[in-house]
Amino acid sequence: MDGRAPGKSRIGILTSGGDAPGMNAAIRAVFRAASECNIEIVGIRRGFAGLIDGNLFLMDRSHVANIIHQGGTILGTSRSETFKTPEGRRIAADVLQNAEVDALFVIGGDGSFRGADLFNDETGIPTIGIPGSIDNDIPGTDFSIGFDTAINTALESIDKIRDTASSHGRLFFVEVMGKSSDLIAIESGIAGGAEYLILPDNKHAMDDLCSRLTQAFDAGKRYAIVVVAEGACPGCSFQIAKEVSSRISMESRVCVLGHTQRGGSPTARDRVLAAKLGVSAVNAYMKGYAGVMVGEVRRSVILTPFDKVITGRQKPEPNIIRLSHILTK
Ligand SMILES: Nc1ncnc2c1ncn2[C@@H]1O[C@H](COP(=O)(O)OP(=O)(O)OP(=O)(O)O)[C@@H](O)[C@H]1O
Ligand SMILES: O=P(O)(O)OC[C@H]1O[C@](O)(CO)[C@@H](O)[C@@H]1O
Repeated sequence: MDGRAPGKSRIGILTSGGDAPGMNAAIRAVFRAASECNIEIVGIRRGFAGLIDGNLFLMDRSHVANIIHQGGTILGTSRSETFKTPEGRRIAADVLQNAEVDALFVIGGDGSFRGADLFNDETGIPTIGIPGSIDNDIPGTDFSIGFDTAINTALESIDKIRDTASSHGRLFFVEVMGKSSDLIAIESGIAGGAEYLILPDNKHAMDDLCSRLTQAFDAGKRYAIVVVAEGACPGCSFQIAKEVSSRISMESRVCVLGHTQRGGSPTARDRVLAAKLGVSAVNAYMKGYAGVMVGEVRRSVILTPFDKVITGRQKPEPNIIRLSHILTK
C-alpha cells in the first residue's frame, strides 16, 4: 500500500467477533464522514487476525458503494486468539505503523472492546469502538448494531412456527441466540406471543413451566410456543422439550434458529443507528478522543471509556422484564 497522501491522516477499520447486520452501513458511514474531513480509510480484512497478518487495503468510494443494505461484513471478521497475547497486539501495532495508519476503529462486541482497550493502552494508537453485535449486551449503548434485525429475523421464524404449531396442535420450543444475553429471547418472545420464556435465571423452573402449559391447555389452548435463550444452556432445548412432553403428555418439536439470526439485510433502525455511530466515531477521533466506544443512550450519542464498557454489564431494562412476566409467564 502506498504512503499517506500529504496533509491527510489515516484511520484503519475492522469488524470483529460475530458479524451483525448493519456493520456495512457503519463502515460506509465512517468512510463518508472521514472523506469529508480529508481522512483516508484503510480497510482491514478478517478482524484482528487479518490485522496481524497485514491484510490491509486503501479504501475508495467504490468499496462502500451498494453495501448499505447488505448483511454480514464486507471486511470479513474473525475471533483471534493471537490478538489476546501482548506479542500479537505488538505485531498488529507494527503493521499499522508501517502502513502509516494513525488510529484504529473497531466494530464489534464486548470481547472485541477488551482487545481494543488493551491495544489502545499498550500501543498509544488511538482506538475507537463502534458497538456491533446481535446480542445487545454492550454497556454504554441502549442498542448495538444488528440487534433490531436479529429480533425481527427471530420473530419472522416464530410467526412461521406458529402457523405449523397451530395447524398440528403442538408445543414448540424455539431456541434463539445470545451467549451471555437474554435480550433476543425476551424481545422476540414478547413480540411473538410466546407462552413462556426460558432464560438463564429460570432454566430450572420445570414445575412452573409445566403447570403454566397445563393451565393454558386446560383453558382451551391447542398449541404453544416456548422461547429458549441460548444462554440458558446452549442446545438444551431438546432435553427440556423431552422432559416437558413426557410430564404433560403433549407432543412437542424443537427449532434452533441459530446463525440465521446473524444474517439478512439490516432494518431501517439498524442502518440509522450505524449511520449515527459511524459519523460520531469520526467526530470523536477529530476531537482527539481515544480508548472510547460511541453509543446511543436515550437518543443521545455518548462516549464511554473502554474500561467502563468491559467491566459493566448490560441488563434488560426493568420495564421489559415486567412486560415479559405479564405477557409470557
Ligand atoms: N481479553 C481479551 N484480550 C484481548 N483480545 C480479546 C479479549 N477478548 C476478546 N478479544 C478479541 O476480540 C475478538 C472478538 O471477541 P469475542 O469473540 O468475544 O466476540 P465479541 O466481540 O464479543 O462479538 P459477539 O458479541 O458477536 O460474540 C476475540 O477473538 C479476540 O481476538
Ligand atoms: O458461531 P460463532 O461465530 O462462534 O458465534 C456464536 C455466538 O455469537 C453470537 O451470535 C453473537 O454474535 C452469540 O449469540 C453466539 O453464541
